[in-house]
Amino acid sequence: MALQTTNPTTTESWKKLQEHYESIKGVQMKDLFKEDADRAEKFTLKQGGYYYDYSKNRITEETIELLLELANELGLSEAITKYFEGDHINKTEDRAVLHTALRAPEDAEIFVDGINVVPEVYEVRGKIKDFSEKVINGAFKGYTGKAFTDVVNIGIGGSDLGPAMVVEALKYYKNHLNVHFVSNVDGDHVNETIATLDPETTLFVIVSKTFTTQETISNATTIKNWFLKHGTQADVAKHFVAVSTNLEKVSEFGIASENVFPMWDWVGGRFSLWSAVGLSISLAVGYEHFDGMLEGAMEMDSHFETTPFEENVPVILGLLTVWYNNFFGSESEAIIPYTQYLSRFSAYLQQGIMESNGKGVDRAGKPVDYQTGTIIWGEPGTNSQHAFFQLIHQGTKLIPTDFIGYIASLHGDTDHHNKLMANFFAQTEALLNGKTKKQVIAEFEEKGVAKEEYEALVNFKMFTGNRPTTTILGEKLTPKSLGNLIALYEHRIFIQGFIWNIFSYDQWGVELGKQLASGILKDITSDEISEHDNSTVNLLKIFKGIN
Ligand SMILES: O=P(O)(O)OC[C@H]1O[C@](O)(CO)[C@@H](O)[C@@H]1O
Repeated sequence: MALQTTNPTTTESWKKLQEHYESIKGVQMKDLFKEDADRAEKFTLKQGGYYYDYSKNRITEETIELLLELANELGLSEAITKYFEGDHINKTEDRAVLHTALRAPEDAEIFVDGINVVPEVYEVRGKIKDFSEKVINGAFKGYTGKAFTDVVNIGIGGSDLGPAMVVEALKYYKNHLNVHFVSNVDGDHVNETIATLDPETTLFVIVSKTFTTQETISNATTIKNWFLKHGTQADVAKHFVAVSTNLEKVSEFGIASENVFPMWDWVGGRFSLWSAVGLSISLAVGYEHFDGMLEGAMEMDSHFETTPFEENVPVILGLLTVWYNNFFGSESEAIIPYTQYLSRFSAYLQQGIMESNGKGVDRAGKPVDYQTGTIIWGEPGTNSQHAFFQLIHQGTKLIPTDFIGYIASLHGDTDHHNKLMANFFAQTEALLNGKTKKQVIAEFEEKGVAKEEYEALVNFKMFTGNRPTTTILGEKLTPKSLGNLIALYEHRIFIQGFIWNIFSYDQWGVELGKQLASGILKDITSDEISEHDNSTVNLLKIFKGIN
């Protein structure tokens, strides 16, 4: 099958969407609600224990029809098949993209270059299970015979953000092991972390797909040297394990082959928490919960693969991003979880979404002349309300926002949960309806404020409303529902990259900085400063104390 390289803006459906946008851009969502008593029902999907209410978006049924027409015109169905079947859709690295294989059922058959990868996946899953159980129940001990109390995940990017986000998200389900994360090459990070740890009872998990990442190898080396001040070289085998595709480099580092958890080049770093990269998740909450998360993701995979597009959650939500990004000119999207457990969720998705779709060259290798990847940001509600919601409500930018909340709280504190969720619902209502001049004046008058006193304030207190939100309301935050939610965003990334005609699964944009840093490190550590622009040379001189 030939590679689909159509510029989406040249399609018939794009032209129709452009015309439709012109006719709808001034429409008020609150009027659409008045006109259609069933609007909420019409635009709510239910999947995997979540309600997805996208009715508070600037859309009509025609918008969805046209967006689906665009997806069909570009051949979305075939693209989904290729994605799930292990085609090398990561063309620039010539790799399959199969994070879905990591959570596929045991009897599934998924071929990469003629080899069914599912048995290998289950073999590694078995190893993760076995190892986690032994560490948790104390059968696997440190070099002085003590059971482990702490685990340090050493990794960065996809080898850190996913596990760190999930360990925090599933804190409610955690066991006695305290899991720490060291990522930054800044020595303060690693030194602050080890300062609190006992080498006799700490297990180190070095996670690096390539095992060449400067940050990870530096942190792992610092930690190993610190460890060797206490234990011996032979004790390293009891305290260090690695997750990587690069078995040679792992062995050079001194890690025994039985302590290596393999992964595969068909798993992208930012999609890898389902692989052995998730070992620290399994250690923190136990393999059963890790497995529960995979099950939730598998449920979303099957929904995405088999559900007609008009009821397909990743398809609909992915297309909504295209609608705002390319027709309304929205540059960013906020993701606001109303649960403290998901406090790292937006940071995690920043890598997932921005590293995937922050591309300016299309699948034919030509610069694009339309907008692609959105800027992702967010913090948990209600903290975000007291920080940046001012801009979302009254600023000049249109920021489509996902609100994620749960019906049941984990701690069962109804008082707190009711207050939290009252804010959750209130915000989307406020963003929808805003507050008119009439309403502002009526409020002043109700309070008996004289006209000459309030007149100058009216404009400041008005809210335009008509600001789009999508409400994702789940039953309860569990390993399974978390897995389902993460997989939803993964598939949204696919949808968007597909429509924008870009390759979502490479990340060449991170290379240049890495390359220059290695040259600059030589400038810093030697007497010479090589050729750079004048600003960089000046700054290096200041840093090195050269006048
Ligand atoms: O797991 P590795 O190979 O250390 O890479 C870490 C991260 O570095 C990147 O390659 C680029 O920042 C990410 O895509 C990846 O998740």
